[in-house]
Amino acid sequence: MEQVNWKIAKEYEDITYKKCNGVARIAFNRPNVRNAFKPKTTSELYDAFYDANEDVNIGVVLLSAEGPSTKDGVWSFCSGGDQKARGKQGYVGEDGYHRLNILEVQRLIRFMPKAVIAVVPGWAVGGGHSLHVVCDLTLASKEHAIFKQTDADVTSFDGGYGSAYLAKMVGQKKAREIFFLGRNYSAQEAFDMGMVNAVIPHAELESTAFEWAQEILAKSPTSIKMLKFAMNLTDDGMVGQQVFAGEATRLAYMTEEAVEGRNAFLEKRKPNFVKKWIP
Ligand SMILES: CC(C)(COP(=O)(O)OP(=O)(O)OC[C@H]1O[C@@H](n2cnc3c(N)ncnc32)[C@H](O)[C@@H]1OP(=O)(O)O)[C@@H](O)C(=O)NCCC(=O)NCCSC(=O)CCC(=O)c1ccccc1C(=O)O
Repeated sequence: MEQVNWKIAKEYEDITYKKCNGVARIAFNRPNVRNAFKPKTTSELYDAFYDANEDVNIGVVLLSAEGPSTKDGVWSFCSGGDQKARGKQGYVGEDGYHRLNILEVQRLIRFMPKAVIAVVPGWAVGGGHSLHVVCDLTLASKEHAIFKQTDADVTSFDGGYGSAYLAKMVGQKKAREIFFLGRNYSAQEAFDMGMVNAVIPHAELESTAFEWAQEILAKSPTSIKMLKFAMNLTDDGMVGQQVFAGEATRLAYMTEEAVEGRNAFLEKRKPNFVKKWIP
């Protein structure tokens, strides 16, 4: 098993952010409130994900959590929006504004051209459950992971990836059960219904996630990116098409044809394309 020599990438208050060997690890760090997120937490998450996205040396991001709780020893991934920070129009930040900015984090995870793996050591609840759903892969602790959707207990509803995309994953009947009944599901049950990729002994969860990341890193970055965007496309409508097509445009820019097009414009002449209409 490879020794993981994490280096702190940036210091935050509500999360930790480390990097090692092509992998970024972003982890919730509010274990005593089951890693509930406040607007500050989501701003920090966004900042870290943005950095990981921009860093050309990073190919895989692990979204994990610190723990366990120092109060009762319970592990958690994330219990969603911090209900103590909840105001009338959203979650109240330190600046007094009411925000719902976890959705911006969801979009960054969804549209970034790198694989994002949810590493679930304990409770994945409410908006925390939605976060694991939007990640590309989910690895869960055999002993401690519990999946639960409490949105309908607290008058919230993630009507995007958290529910509709979940239904594509586990089927309509099961997704409705998860949301309408809000029951607890073990890692094994979540695996059996198709929303978890692997159930891992707790002590090996982080090292296994790192190993999965290394396997992905051995693949072609362009293939991983285009496959992620292709699989997103059908569920993401015109935005999915835009994201996929943007990367197709980048690949086209790399052709001789594109170089000739640009040069002809700059040299104020007609382009001399090599006319190969490859079937
Ligand atoms: C997670 C539990 C099931 C764990 O239960 P248990 O192990 O018995 O622990 P507790 O004793 O309940 O909790 C320990 C401790 O943590 C505090 N805590 C836990 N969760 C939260 C939380 N979400 N907010 C605030 N505090 C929390 C709890 O109060 C205890 O504190 P003590 O001081 O020690 O008493 C259980 O804890 C539980 O059910 N938690 C609540 C889960 C929940 O309802 N989450 C919110 C769901 S709604 C949501 O996440 C919406 C946010 C969102 O994503 C969204 C959706 C749509 C549009 C926009 C947005 C957006 O951007 O926000």
